Amino acid sequence: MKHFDAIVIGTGSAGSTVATTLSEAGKKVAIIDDMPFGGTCSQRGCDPKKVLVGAAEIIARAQHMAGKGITGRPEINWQELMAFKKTFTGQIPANTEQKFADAGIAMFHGTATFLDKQTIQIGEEKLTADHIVLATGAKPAKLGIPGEELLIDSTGFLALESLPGSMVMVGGGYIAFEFAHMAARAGARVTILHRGRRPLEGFDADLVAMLVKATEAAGIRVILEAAVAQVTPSDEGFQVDYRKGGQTGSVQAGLVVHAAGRAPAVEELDPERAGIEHSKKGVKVNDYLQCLGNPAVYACGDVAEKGLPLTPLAGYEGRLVAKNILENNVETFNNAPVPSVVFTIPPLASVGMTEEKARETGKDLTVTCAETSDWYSSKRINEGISGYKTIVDKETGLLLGAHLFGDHSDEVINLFAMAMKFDIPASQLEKTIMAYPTRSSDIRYMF
Ligand SMILES: Cc1cc2nc3c(=O)[nH]c(=O)nc-3n(C[C@H](O)[C@H](O)[C@H](O)COP(=O)(O)OP(=O)(O)OC[C@H]3O[C@@H](n4cnc5c(N)ncnc54)[C@H](O)[C@@H]3O)c2cc1C
Ligand SMILES: NC(=O)c1ccc[n+]([C@@H]2O[C@H](COP(=O)([O-])OP(=O)(O)OC[C@H]3O[C@@H](n4cnc5c(N)ncnc54)[C@H](O)[C@@H]3O)[C@@H](O)[C@H]2O)c1
Repeated sequence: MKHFDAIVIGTGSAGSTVATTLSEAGKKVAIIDDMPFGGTCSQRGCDPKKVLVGAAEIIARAQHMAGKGITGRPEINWQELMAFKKTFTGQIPANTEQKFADAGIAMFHGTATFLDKQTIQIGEEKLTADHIVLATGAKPAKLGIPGEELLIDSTGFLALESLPGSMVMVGGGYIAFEFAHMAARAGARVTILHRGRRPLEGFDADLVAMLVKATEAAGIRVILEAAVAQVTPSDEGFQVDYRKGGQTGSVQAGLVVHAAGRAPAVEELDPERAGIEHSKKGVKVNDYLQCLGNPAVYACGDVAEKGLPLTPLAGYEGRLVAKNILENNVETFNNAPVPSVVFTIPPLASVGMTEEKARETGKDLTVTCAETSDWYSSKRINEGISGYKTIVDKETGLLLGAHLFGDHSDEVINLFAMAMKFDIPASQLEKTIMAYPTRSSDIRYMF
């Protein structure tokens, strides 16, 4: 039995951060993963996805500018694009392992399970540690519908050798909208089936309505209040049956994609053996990110119940866990607003509260919301639909939320995030001289 100061389970943004920080501080560290080292974001999530989005943006831009100085129709060559994508993802496992080797971190490949509060088993090997860190991320949630095995998940989609002519996205969240936008620009007929009344429930309703309009304008069908009930093989590939308001409907498609949510990767760990409490939302932790039921164990990233399941949060939580292990619980989780982007074309970006949530606070608000397709920034590229909403606390003048839809929203939102983090009042943001003509220079008209 080998003993370590810390065992980290998971090599993604959260786990890598903890392991390297502890190792740099002189701790004896082991790290475990049952997939190629490097985690979701860099290999199967954000980064490869945005390479594909980059190509789709060119198609959309050319379509918008057709007859306005752009002739000809660029097309996506899927095989070439996937080969380009692999130039980013292919080296990740080797580079990650090299980084761990250089840091003197012991590496183990396989599925980790708890044997007791401080013992982990991977295959035949048993490891013990003073601290164990759960950074196991999330996996596609079980749908519990007949034909579930016929769907591909986001990992499968990002590895497709060729793109079928038609596809259905089951679910209406980040993955559904991002993949639908890129597949449509690559020439596929796409249908989004979402069971809720509105998609992307965490985003502001008015801005989501703009995104849905732009999505439909890109030729994507969005069917709401449609709960997918079963998937069966058919002549065209698959038949997807759904229930909508007491009625049933069906869509034929060459591919069906699971875009119906991800669940924290907890079960395989056998957490009960270590006394670790968890819920559907993940491993329960206190403000130091220490597991409830077992203080020797910490959790960070998508697997932990705290914080949004996003990469910047995984890195932040990893840094926090490392610090709390090294310095014996000195810093608590900061629930400050985190910007989030749906990488559609154009992107939808948000930081802070939605108008709905802000109204619940009972504060006196100034809410400014408009479509901006007639603003120069949108007209210049013939962007059909764009808009914004800002929510300011009347008493303090501070921003409670900002929501943007349009070209470059994914970058401009970070200025709002900075203003919120450093309590810069809206009036100051408005007065800041920004380079012109840029989307950021539009901020002054958003209050
Ligand atoms: C398609 C897609 C696109 C995304 N796009 C974005 C984006 O644009 N921006 C953004 O901020 N976020 C995005 N995300 C979310 C982001 O990828 C995650 O929030 C982030 O990767 C979580 O990091 P993590 O370290 O918690 O877990 P992960 O990176 O998932 O790492 C966990 C690792 O633990 C391993 N593991 C699990 N259980 C065990 C076990 N029992 N034993 C051993 N190993 C185990 C897993 O195999 C995995 O390799 C996206 C996610 C997906 C799926
Ligand atoms: N740009 C980004 O930051 C980004 C991109 C992709 C993924 N992610 C992360 O990955 C997570 C998972 O993404 P996601 O898009 O799969 O999930 P999601 O939770 O954003 O959305 C899934 C939606 O599918 C619906 N749904 C579930 N079952 C259904 C059914 N049978 N029929 C119809 N609809 C159904 C749910 O009501 C839910 O609203 C996100 O929460 C996010 O944290 C982030």
